[in-house]
Amino acid sequence: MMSLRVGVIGTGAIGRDHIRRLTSVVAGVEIVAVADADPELARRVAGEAGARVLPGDRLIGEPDVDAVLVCSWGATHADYVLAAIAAGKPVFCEKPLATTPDAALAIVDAEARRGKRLVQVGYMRRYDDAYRALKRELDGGVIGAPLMMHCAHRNASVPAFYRPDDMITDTAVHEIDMLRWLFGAEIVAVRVLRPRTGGHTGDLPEPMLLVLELDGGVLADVEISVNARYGYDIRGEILGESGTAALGEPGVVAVRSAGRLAVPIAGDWRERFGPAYDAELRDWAGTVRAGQPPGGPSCWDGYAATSVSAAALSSLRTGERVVVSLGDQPELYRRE
Ligand SMILES: NC(=O)c1ccc[n+]([C@@H]2O[C@H](COP(=O)([O-])OP(=O)(O)OC[C@H]3O[C@@H](n4cnc5c(N)ncnc54)[C@H](O)[C@@H]3O)[C@@H](O)[C@H]2O)c1
Ligand SMILES: O[C@H]1[C@H](O)[C@@H](O)[C@H](O)[C@@H](O)[C@H]1O
Repeated sequence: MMSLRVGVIGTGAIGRDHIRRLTSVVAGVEIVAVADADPELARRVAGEAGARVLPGDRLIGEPDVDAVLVCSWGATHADYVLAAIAAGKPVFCEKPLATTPDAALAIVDAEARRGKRLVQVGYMRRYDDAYRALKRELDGGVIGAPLMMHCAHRNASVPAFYRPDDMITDTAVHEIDMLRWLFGAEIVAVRVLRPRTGGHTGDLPEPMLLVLELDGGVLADVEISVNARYGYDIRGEILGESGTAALGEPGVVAVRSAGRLAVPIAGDWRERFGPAYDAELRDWAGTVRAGQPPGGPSCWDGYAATSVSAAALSSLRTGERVVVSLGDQPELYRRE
């Protein structure tokens, strides 16, 4: 079978990591073109990948680009994804799908009008072994019907350009997607709370606590801290009617020695979720090469996550509980 020829838009941290993954981990993919707002960076990455540099909008229309990866900044995703749908090309879009519900809904409408799923969104936790094991435990029923989930999402640090809203649109958005997937239910309301300010975190409103209400009555709380310093720490524990199930860490060994229990902590998202990114892109490339619809998060999932983010942003400003309403789900996305 011929290799899948991919064009990559955005050659920053995750763009370069995905290019490495698509060329050295996933079989049958070739990077033929790259684009970045920073031309010097694009040239360097293109040189390393043996690809050519093009402006992002042109790259999508090139006849030898079979599929597109969008890894630029969040606010720029929607236009590229719409252009890919208009060109009839499969597109993997890093999270978030869009930064406003209207922009995300325009993508849902465009794809639904085309009548064919072309978009997969990069919510990679659905491919993580530890989250999958947690979901199996929950679905297996041993802990009984779920009541609550406690989550924490702690980054060791974030880049200098990171803004207060990013704590929701760029960080908490992972838990928002994960909760919908884990419990198979929409999030219907959200409230954002903040403790006293510790004075240790600069301009960012951290830590932050999101309280999310799921359709069916499960409650989830999510702590977001983005300068935890000690490491990249992702936690989750479900309380059910007859027990609890806690998220583990894939590949982690606990060492007991000299009177101490030592467990390594990941440094960043690359380390914690490396195998999950590998699995999501292997799955995506496999479905695209086979001419099948993508099996991962759809643009309806991307729209739902962006809508909950928008409600959380509004709650961050007012302190009020904000209701989320998604409207009707097009036939194309209905769960079986
Ligand atoms: N799934 C994950 O866990 C994960 C991890 C990291 C990043 N991300 C997502 O990937 C995206 C990129 O994040 P990053 O950490 O690589 O950021 P980054 O700043 O390292 O890279 C982004 C790149 O996009 C380029 N860019 C900006 N606007 C552009 C445009 N209009 N056209 C082309 N290029 C443009 C920038 O010049 C930069 O090189 C974000 O949406 C982020 O949320 C997801
Ligand atoms: O873009 C990154 C990435 O999505 C990570 O998975 C998340 O932990 C960070 O908070 C976010 O800034």
